[in-house]
Amino acid sequence: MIEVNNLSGGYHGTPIVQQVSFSVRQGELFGILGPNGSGKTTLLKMLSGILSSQQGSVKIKEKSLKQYTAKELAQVVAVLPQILSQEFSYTVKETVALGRYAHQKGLFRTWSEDDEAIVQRVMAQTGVAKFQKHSLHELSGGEKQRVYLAQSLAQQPEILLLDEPTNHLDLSYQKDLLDLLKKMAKECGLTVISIFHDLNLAGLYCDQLLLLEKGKVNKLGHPSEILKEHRINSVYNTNVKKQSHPQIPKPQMSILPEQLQEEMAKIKLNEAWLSQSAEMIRFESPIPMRTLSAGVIGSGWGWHRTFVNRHVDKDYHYENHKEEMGQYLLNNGLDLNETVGMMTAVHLKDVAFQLIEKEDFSVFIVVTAGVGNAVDASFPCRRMTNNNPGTINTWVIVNAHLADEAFVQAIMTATEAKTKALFSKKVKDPVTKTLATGTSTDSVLIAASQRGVHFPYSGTSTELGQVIGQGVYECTIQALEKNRGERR
Ligand SMILES: Nc1ncnc2c1ncn2[C@@H]1O[C@H](COP(=O)(O)OP(=O)(O)OP(=O)(O)O)[C@@H](O)[C@H]1O
Repeated sequence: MIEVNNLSGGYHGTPIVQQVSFSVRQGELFGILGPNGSGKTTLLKMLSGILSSQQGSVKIKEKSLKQYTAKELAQVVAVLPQILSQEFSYTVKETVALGRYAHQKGLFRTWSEDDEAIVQRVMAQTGVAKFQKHSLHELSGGEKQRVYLAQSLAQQPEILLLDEPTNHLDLSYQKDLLDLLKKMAKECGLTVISIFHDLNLAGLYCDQLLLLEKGKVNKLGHPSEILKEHRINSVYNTNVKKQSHPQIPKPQMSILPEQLQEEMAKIKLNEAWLSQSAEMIRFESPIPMRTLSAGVIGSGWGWHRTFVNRHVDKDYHYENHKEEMGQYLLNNGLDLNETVGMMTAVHLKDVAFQLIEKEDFSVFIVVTAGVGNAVDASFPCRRMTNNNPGTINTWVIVNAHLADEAFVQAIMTATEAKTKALFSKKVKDPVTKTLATGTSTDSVLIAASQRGVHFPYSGTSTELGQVIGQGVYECTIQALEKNRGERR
């Protein structure tokens, strides 16, 4: 649809954009990224013919841009500019109707039924139909942005060029606008080329990205190739972290405020942060910790300050136990956004915990263990509803900075150590009579302060893994012995 070859251009003979080449297929959403002053708008101006090139070529539908008359070009390409502060006092509908200009024929440019239908349709699509009689002055920045989008769409272009289209839009209209563009690209074959400052939106919606650096192409490709931590940090001269979107396989970048980095001074794990009653064991950290857990509340990845292991009666049964647990925590003055909550029928006096302090990191392990519902994971068989409640709840709280791999390996290491403890205590699956590997309701929490020394891994060959393995093993043995009355 568009082919750009070795394009250079700028102002007053000075090249701003230099030797840029790329091609965009029909129906593609193509994003242009780059820091302020990197030449994005200059490139867009050259694509729309507002600024002539100094070198290279732009071909639109296999015809050189230079061979198009202004009217021919307007029938193919529409431009949504950045909003200007001054507008004429047109009404919304009049402004949108200007988009039909390139398609009107004859000396008197009569307004046809088709023109009216198209204008009404695009006003409805962009959510501005309700303002159609209002003067443009009366609208907010975001509303004006949508009116100009409607004007561009009224032009019924094959190619739409946009300079930061989400600039004035609130979150919901950003999504609506990009959803609409994506839909038009997919269903009507509209080709969209847009400048983005928001890397995450660009990553979510674009098929291809062009990253400009000082007027030149730094990289052209799929969003996952462009949105790499090291690349963005080097081109934008900043410090962003990349993580995956929680629901779809798309990269997301987060900025890290300088002040917060300074505030993230080291902390010292303290046993006094653990409190205990017959009803709950509670660990309260003065800072939010990054967590990965299978808690009833706060499961998966998160940042949490309070960890609760709540004692429930062995007959505890609620249809919606998450809701009941949430209500219980709220009644105890806890914030559900900051809390990981687990349950156990084990008496909480039988808890075992251990603080292990090493030179540059520390680990606090807390275990409650009941094995009435012990299970041999290698032995599949039908199990009746559990009449012998148990559960081994294991918390591993690390004062260090863990990579994602280290979180996952900490779960593996803790699980292996727990299983070894069950073997040592010869705990058996009451159904299969074979050695048990865990119970049917075990839960685990890995928490890390994300301060101080960085651990990329925590498998059993690492110092951290060895501390976790030994600590979980010893605490599980101790908790089991207490639970069986073998120890006080
Ligand atoms: N009309 C102009 N005359 C002279 N120089 C200009 C003109 N417009 C832009 N420039 C210069 O060209 C360079 C690139 O500007 P451009 O607007 O293309 O950058 P951009 O990547 O779109 O930046 P931003 O993210 O800030 O919008 C800048 O150094 C700018 O000062």
